[in-house]
Amino acid sequence: MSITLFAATTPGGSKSVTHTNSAAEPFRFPGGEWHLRVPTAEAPAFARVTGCDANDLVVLGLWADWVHSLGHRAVAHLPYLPAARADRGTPFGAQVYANLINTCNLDEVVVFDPHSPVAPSLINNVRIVESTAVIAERVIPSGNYEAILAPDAGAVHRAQLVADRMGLPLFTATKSRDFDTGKLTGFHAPENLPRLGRVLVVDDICDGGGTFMGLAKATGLHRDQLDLWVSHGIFSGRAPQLRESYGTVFTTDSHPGAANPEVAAEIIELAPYLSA
Ligand SMILES: O=P(O)(O)OC[C@H]1O[C@H](OP(=O)(O)OP(=O)(O)O)[C@H](O)[C@@H]1O
Repeated sequence: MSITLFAATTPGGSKSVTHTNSAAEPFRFPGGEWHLRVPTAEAPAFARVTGCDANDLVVLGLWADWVHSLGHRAVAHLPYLPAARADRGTPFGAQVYANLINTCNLDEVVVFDPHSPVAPSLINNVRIVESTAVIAERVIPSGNYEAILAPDAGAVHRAQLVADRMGLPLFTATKSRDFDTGKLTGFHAPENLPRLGRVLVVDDICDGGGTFMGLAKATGLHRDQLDLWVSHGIFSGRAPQLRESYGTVFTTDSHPGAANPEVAAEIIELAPYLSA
């Protein structure tokens, strides 16, 4: 499970509120159903779900029900919006997951850099946090980059926001993927990429890493010249091979896969960026 429940406390009677782990405890009945053992005196703060385990969404619904019974707002951070990539086709995964999330009756759902506008548009009371500030504050300053590179058309919007904020040129590559099989075909790097200096590739998700290995090869750049930012590190399958093509891989703690030790990504904590 990857759900964490937080309580609001005011240590020593101070006016500033801090967040600590809630004493509420999810458990399963012998029949398999989830339930929540709730504390008698606690002010709930928010819930955080990382990754996409559907069990967490059931616990989230139980938590929200309890929170509402106390007269509080139920706020959930779901930085990795489940099925955001399933934004077309049948079955329509983004809609099915949105239905599950909406069933929790949340007052605010905070998501980080969703794959496209489709999935968040299906979620009630959603607030989107873009990746721009995190990249600008935590990645760019130490990298001495000459340019930002978007791996495909779908990544251009988020990469453009970063390039504009940092005053760096944006380059765009292209790739093709068969949506039904997931197979990647054909990478084309822009021809006028800087041959000296360093380039930061910016995208939303790294799954098996095929996009980024194909892209690195197409650019012809050495790993000392290429770093990678992905907002969500699933890092499945051959993703550890990214080390051969990228000097540093940056990601966030939005998905448990980010901690894959063979990828050894630099993981940036999202908590400070998700709170309103
Ligand atoms: O690590 P990988 O396995 O290569 O997957 C990562 C890529 O997949 C997603 O795009 P996708 O190809 O699904 O884009 P699309 O929605 O535009 O088809 C994502 O935006 C990355 O570009």
